[in-house]
Amino acid sequence: MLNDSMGKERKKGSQPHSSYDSDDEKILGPPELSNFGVALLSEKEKENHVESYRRRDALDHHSQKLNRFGSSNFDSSSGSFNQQATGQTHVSVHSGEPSQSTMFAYFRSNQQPSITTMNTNDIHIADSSDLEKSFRRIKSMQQSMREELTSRHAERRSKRFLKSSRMGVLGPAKRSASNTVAGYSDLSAGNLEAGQFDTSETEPKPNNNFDSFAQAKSYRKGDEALFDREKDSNSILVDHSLSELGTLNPVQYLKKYNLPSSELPNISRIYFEKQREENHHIALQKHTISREALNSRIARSFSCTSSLNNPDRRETSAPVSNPRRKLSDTSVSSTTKTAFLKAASSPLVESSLAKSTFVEQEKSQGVPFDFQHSKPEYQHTYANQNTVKNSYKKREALANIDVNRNNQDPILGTKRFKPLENKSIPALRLSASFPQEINDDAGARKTKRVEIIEPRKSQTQLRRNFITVNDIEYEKIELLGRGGSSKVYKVKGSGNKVFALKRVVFDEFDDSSVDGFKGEIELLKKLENQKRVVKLIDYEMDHGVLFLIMECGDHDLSQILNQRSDMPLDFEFVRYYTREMLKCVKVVHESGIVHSDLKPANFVLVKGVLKIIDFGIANAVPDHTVNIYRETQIGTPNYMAPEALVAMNYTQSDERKKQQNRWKVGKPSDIWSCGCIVYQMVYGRPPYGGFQGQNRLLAIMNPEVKIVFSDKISNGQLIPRSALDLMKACLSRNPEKRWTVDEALECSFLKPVMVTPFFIRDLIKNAVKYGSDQKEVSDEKVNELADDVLTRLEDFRL
Ligand SMILES: Nc1ncnc2c1ncn2[C@@H]1O[C@H](COP(=O)(O)OP(=O)(O)OP(=O)(O)O)[C@@H](O)[C@H]1O
Repeated sequence: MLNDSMGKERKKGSQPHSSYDSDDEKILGPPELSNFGVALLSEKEKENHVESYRRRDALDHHSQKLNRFGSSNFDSSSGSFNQQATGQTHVSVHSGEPSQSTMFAYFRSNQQPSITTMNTNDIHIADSSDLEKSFRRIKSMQQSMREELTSRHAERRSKRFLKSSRMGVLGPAKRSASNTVAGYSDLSAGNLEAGQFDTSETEPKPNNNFDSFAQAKSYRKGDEALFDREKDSNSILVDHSLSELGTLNPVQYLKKYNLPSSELPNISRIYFEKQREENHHIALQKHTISREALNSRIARSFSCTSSLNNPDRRETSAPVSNPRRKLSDTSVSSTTKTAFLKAASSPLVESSLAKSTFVEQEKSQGVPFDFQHSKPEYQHTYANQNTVKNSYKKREALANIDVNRNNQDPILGTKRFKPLENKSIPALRLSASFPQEINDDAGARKTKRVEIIEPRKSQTQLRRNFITVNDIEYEKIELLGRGGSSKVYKVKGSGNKVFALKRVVFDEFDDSSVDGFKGEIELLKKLENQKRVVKLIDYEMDHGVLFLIMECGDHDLSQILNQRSDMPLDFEFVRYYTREMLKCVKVVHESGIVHSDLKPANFVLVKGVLKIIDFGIANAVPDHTVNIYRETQIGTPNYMAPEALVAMNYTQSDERKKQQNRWKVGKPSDIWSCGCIVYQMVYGRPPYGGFQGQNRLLAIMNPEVKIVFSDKISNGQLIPRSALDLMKACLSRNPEKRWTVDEALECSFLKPVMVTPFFIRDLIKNAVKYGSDQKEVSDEKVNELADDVLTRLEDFRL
């Protein structure tokens, strides 16, 4: 009954010891002495219970069976038994069976009740001198055991790195080293309190010891014979190989073999040594198995390495909530164990093993000092934190594993790892060939290679990139620009020389267009030796498409102006490009050609030299004429001169009616266009750029709409008078009053005079001296002197 009640009590307790018992607790805990055995180790008990043992001895003689209950009241403080249940005293009696006593005792120190069940048949009481001796030896043994337990428990905790999931089920460790020692001390003091042997506290297996009694019946014959022999000879030799001592505690052993109690210390010492060895062995086994379990997880993780790189999935890979496999010796099948051992010896997981060992060590070092003494819930929290921390470290170890190692792993070798990059395996090749199996250098296994196959270009696609002009092939590089009816490409010709290829598509049956492009070609050919005109290399007309191969420029002036649009105005820049532009126009005009469509986009920089392109609407001007008349109005309105926009009406005869809509263009028209470009460089937009659409054309044609020449720009920067003069002279409405290209090039803005302070001082001194000698200086004389000075300035080359 009592056993049953205790069993129920245990079931009610929070610590299920049987099936869910922690391996840690079972394997690494203190030796499994019965409560009574523990009590025997008590120093205090030695003092307090000598007499009681004697009495119990007497009682034990009457005990015949294990499960018979005896009733006796035992006063632990006085060492006496009361046969009556007093209730008020320190002892209470439960049942009347003499063979087994349940003692309710009170610690003298704290008066907490403790309950234990003992079988009085287990006790053999020797005489007092023997007991005195025994207890002294036990005392010394107890001291050494405390020290040993302390160190062992510290070691045990340091190695318990995989306990987190188990803790979720079992809660924190039940016995810390200090508690264990203290528990033994308390128990050994004979303070067998009610509740102290509750299964949730201290020693977990009082009943197991009773089970041991049952098991003791199966002791080996040889051991029995040995002890019989020794008993007979009254010379008890303790055999260190006592096999039953593991299942029987020392007292049980004494009882079973009717040994004198004086042998209790010897047997206890052997018992503890045996326990220690066993525990050590089991702990080693457990550690190995834990590592193997980790290795198996590593092996599994290879199949889902992608999850390692996903921080969100990191935690899911640790099966914290899953019931853990019991890592006892029997829980791992021999097959699995062999597999684990093989995996552990695999070079593939070597590095991770080393890392995991390091993690263990690190963790043990990282456990705060108070961990072992802290409250269970804190231990639990700490363990969980460490689990997370360790899971990261393990993944780090996994991440560092070289999955491309060429070793054929006995366990993992069957898994296919996609090779990323391997010294022994050539890197991925870009190839147009079909995928094929390639033997790696080691020749150990064939690996399917992933090959990137470039899509084959069709002949048409390939041909599109090449243009043949007069049997010379040019490869397109990039599009440079577009015109009204053309596209201009940067192309690569023979010898990798770069050219500009202008491709013009026109209506074959539009004679005027054909004639127009023929005219452009002729003009370009005429100007082919001019440095300021883009050079025509070759040309071909083929099926209504005209190809012009020209020297290639880098940027046109339009792109350059756009690039500088948000930069401060720099008159040196304006001066330089105005001069460059006029030099191009000078070449064209000197060749008797009117361009008619000058605009920034028609000037390109070829290796730093500005050149003029596109003579599409240019016309050769007979030497004796100033203007030519066009029948079509082509040009860019922003830069077109007013006279080019005003139609000349001939109404004199029908013959001349055909010539009604004709526009007068000449060299001054190109100067107007140049004036517009300079105006744009200074003010940011052409003179009539503020007008939109048709209004712009009307404004240009309307003499009442005057061009505004502000002497400063929007940011207040003053515009040099010489620049203003140039612009005004080029943008005169009257073509006859406009400067020629030569006059423009000779203007003060484009030919500034540079002087030094020294020169000015000298000039003034000379002028005063000259004036003091002369009674009167005429204007002619002043001009003559000025010209002389300017001439000398050029000689000075300031
Ligand atoms: N030889 C060249 N080097 C560099 N770029 C060029 C060359 N020829 C033309 N370009 C670029 O191509 C663009 C268009 O040139 P193109 O002279 O054909 O224009 P367009 O005068 O508008 O054409 P179209 O007169 O046929 O209407 C130019 O603005 C220029 O940027």
